[in-house]
Amino acid sequence: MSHGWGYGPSDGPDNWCNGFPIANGPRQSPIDIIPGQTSYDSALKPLKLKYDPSNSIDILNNGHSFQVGFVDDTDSSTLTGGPITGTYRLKQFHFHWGASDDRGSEHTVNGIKFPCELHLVHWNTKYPSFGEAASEPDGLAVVGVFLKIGAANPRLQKVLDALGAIKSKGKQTTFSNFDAKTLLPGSLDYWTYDGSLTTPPLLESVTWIVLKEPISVSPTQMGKFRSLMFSGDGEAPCCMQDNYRPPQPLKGRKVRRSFK
Ligand SMILES: COc1ccc(C[C@H]2SC(=S)NC2=O)c(OC)c1
Ligand SMILES: [Zn+2]
Repeated sequence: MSHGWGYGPSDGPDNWCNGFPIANGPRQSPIDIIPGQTSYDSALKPLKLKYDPSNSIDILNNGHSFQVGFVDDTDSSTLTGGPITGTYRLKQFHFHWGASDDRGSEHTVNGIKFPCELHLVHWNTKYPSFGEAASEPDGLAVVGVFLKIGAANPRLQKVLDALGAIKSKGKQTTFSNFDAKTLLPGSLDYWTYDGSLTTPPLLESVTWIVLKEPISVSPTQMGKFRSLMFSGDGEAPCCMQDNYRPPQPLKGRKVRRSFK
């Protein structure tokens, strides 16, 4: 059985460097965002997110998180503007969360952890496919959205209601007509920096765009995330929680912001 990676004491983030030496590379993610040390860049454009709900296809428990997949064979669900040039297509979104509400996000702000973080993954259409883009320094753009404990989020609930069908690793079901824009906060103000995938293969191919404004999630809704399993049917049951990589060294990188 090949030694996979996970989030446990023996296969977790501190051990990923054994199989993936880039784990100690110069542009690893996530990072701790210190707003007082970011630079306002007036040249940064507003984010333009155009998502077609008819592009959503399925929802999958991949054993590390769950992801909602999108058809990406046309420019109907795209990210343009912001810090990027050209057109990036939405491929999937997924989340990271904690075993309790005091942790779970990958990025932190002034060292503060949020209970959950949403990642909307896009790939640069200057490359022929997501797979090829994923290994290019400008291949991917991920929009990160923090979730903060508050009122129940009815738009998020539509996603959570589908989790019952994908409880264990490898389970997948259809998930059509979902508008990913409904998961975005009112403001698209953002921080941006050059980083990486936050799980193996940890490729340094991500332009990170982390939104300043969180969306809300209730404690009960957080419980729904934690009802998923890392494990597959017939394996020792293991609750899917604390599936986050902690902040990595900035190594001289600059974090820019789109707002004054
Ligand atoms: C090309 O191979 C991969 C592998 C894993 C992920 C998901 C990781 S990367 C991230 S950001 N958050 C996550 O959990 C990918 O997403 C783009 C791409
Ligand atoms: Zn992620």
